[in-house]
Amino acid sequence: MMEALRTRGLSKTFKTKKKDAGLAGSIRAMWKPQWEEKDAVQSVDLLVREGESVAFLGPNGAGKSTTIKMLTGILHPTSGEAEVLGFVPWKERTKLAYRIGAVFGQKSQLWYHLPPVDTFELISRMYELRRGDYLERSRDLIERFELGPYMNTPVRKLSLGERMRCEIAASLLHRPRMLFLDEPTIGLDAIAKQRIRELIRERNRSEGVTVFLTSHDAADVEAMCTRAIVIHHGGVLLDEPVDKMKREILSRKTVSLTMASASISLQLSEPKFPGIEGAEIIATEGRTIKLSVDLKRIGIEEVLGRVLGSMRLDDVSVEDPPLEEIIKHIYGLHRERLQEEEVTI
Ligand SMILES: Nc1ncnc2c1ncn2[C@@H]1O[C@H](COP(=O)(O)OP(=O)(O)OP(=O)(O)O)[C@@H](O)[C@H]1O
Repeated sequence: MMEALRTRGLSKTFKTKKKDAGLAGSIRAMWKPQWEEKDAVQSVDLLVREGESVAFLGPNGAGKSTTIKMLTGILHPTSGEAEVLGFVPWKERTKLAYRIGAVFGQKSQLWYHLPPVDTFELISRMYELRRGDYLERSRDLIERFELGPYMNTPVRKLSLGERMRCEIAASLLHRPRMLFLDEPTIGLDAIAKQRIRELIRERNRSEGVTVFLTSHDAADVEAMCTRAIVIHHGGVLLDEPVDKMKREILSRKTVSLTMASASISLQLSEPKFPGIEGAEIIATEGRTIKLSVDLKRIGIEEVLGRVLGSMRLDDVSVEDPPLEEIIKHIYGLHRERLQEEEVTI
């Protein structure tokens, strides 16, 4: 398979002016600026082949967005190399733009006051699409993404889910070979998320579009990606098939227990609560305790049975762990290997 993306030692250090609080601080910073350096991305090596669908994961501040900005040519790296579809992104940004699509969940590329139909037209001019091609392509995308009812409504009046569908369709108008998606489902409700996931997966399968996405939602990764790359403090920590990662996810559940008020003191005075092998406390908030249960060691029924035997509860919920938890768990699992390789996390 052809290479879609390769980086070697890709790094970005941000230099920012340090400023103390208040007016005096601002004046001091202007008079005698002190610089602070922040290593956002540290020596990232990546190889993605055409047609792959890759999740690029890591906790807040791990450097995911900064990496995507370098790969799409928005930011210049401090050091290192990258090639995306044969182009050096920050040197050949325009050429690359004809071949990639980019969607940033937090930032719209649609004109806020215009209906999507006008933005689609503008995009077709920007990319110099042939009229016939453009009309056929936009008709196809409008149908697949079910955008018909919204095409003439100003974007500002659309729901977030409708807008995101328009965003992704707009990013596909010029038939990009690769799609960068930075948190494409952020803020959406469950149904809207599901639709976005199906649409992206379908583009990957039917058109072979290479997908590179970041998300904080484990279900996004499961639904859209076959491979997961986890970065931490910039460097690549883990790179493995999502199936393998899923086995980790499926072997753990998060159980939230909301206690009847009379039981609170019991919980707080017993740090090892509930003293069950295979269940550990990951958070407490008011009367609610969150447990991470390792299903390889203990069943949910047994945990609940033992909890109910010792206290009164108002509410219980059982969920898949949030992605941040899974990643933390992965860090734990890999700590030994990392120490052997003398990598600190
Ligand atoms: N323009 C900038 N100037 C200075 N520091 C920056 C800038 N952009 C990002 N950073 C810092 O670089 C680090 C990495 O940020 P980045 O946005 O790439 O992380 P992320 O993995 O995408 O996080 P999140 O999941 O929260 O979006 C953070 O500590 C951030 O504060």
